[in-house]
Amino acid sequence: MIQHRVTQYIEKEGLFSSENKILVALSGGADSVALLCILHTAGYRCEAAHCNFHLRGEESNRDEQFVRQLCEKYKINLHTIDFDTTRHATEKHISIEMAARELRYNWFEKTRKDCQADVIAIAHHQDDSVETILLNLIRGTGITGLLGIRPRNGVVVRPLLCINREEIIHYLQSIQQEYVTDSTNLEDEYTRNKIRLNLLPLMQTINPSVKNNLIETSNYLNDVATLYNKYIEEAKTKIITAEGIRISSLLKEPAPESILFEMLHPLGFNSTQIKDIASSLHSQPGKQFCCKEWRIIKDREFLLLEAVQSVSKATPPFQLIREEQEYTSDFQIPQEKQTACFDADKLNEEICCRKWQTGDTFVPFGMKGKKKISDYLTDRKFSISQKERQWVLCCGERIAWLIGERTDNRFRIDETTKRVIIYRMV
Ligand SMILES: Nc1ncnc2c1ncn2[C@@H]1O[C@H](COP(=O)(O)OP(=O)(O)OP(=O)(O)O)[C@@H](O)[C@H]1O
Repeated sequence: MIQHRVTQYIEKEGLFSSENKILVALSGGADSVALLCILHTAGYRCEAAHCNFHLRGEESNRDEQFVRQLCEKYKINLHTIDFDTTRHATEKHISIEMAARELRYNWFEKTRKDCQADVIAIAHHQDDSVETILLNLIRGTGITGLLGIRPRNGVVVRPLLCINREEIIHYLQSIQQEYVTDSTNLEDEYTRNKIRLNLLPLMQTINPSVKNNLIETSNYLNDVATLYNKYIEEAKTKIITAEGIRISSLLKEPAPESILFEMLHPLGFNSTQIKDIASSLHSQPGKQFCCKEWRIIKDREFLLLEAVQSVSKATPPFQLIREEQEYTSDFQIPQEKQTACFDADKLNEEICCRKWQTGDTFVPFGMKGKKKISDYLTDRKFSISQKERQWVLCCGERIAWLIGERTDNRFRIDETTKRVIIYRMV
């Protein structure tokens, strides 16, 4: 029954045919075990790929052992790989989950090519899709986020999106097939679990068919999105110019904010920032503000979003003279703003001078805790152009001096200081 539904779904969505070779992403969990069993029993040519992320000690090796035995049982060729996921995450400054995902999908694609498979089959199912829709909705999303997980993304296919978790477990019980269970709770999984265990059951008390309804709605929205995306692409060609994103043609549109959302969300703007931008469409000419790596300028007839990439490359309009000396009891800390003194032992990483950037923070001398430079300058009533002219002295990744303004507490001179470094603007 389930097998029939899955094969029908594969045909309906045109995911692959009996001619194709399928590389099944096999974690050993119920979903991917069911996927492999269904495809294999239905007569599709399958190979399997398993990643050992070494994140759960012995449990990771247990999973690998399990998938080896499973593939031996069904005489399916298995590809395996070991990843140092934690190192990858640290090196790339990304979450463990992101690192695992990146490693996994890159290696699946390499393996697919090596074994000449046509597609990579992933075992996401209906519940995953429903949870993704709710997760996106909670975080704020555009129409694409409401489509849930789609059955095909290039060579990656998801044949189980027509069935749910309960049906998968029931199927495995009916064929007496075992699977392994993951005991971790990665950060993103934590939110997902909350949706799965708390939110969805609560929604079901209001309407028991909520999951189905969400899937139906997302399928319906998928058709709407196809038309809508065409419209967005057209709108984009009108507004993306050499100087930046120039939003003038949209001023007359009935719902510019939603269109802006579809265009700006993929560039990393969040809904509050997009709202700010949308409201600036009607602001006084001359209004300017910075948002992410963009400068937004309201002109008389249009709003221009200009990428500010060259900031860090520019040369400062001043010179910095550096001196170093012993810290003695008679050392007088200069009071003028053009000079800053630091504990030499604390200023111990590579020094560079650059313009401040959105997101930069520092710990202002005499204040408690970190402060965003942007907020600090705003509090100090700096105008947009004054803000633009502000430079910082960095020690490695940290900001040591908002030049001409304030030093950072972390580099201050104290009773333990042995040597002092003095920077002077000339
Ligand atoms: N260690 C693994 N080895 C092979 N395939 C895996 C592994 N982990 C996950 N997969 C594949 O990915 C599917 C989804 O897994 P899971 O739900 O854990 O990941 P996710 O983070 O929700 O998904 P994704 O990273 O694809 O967005 C599994 O059903 C399986 O097909």
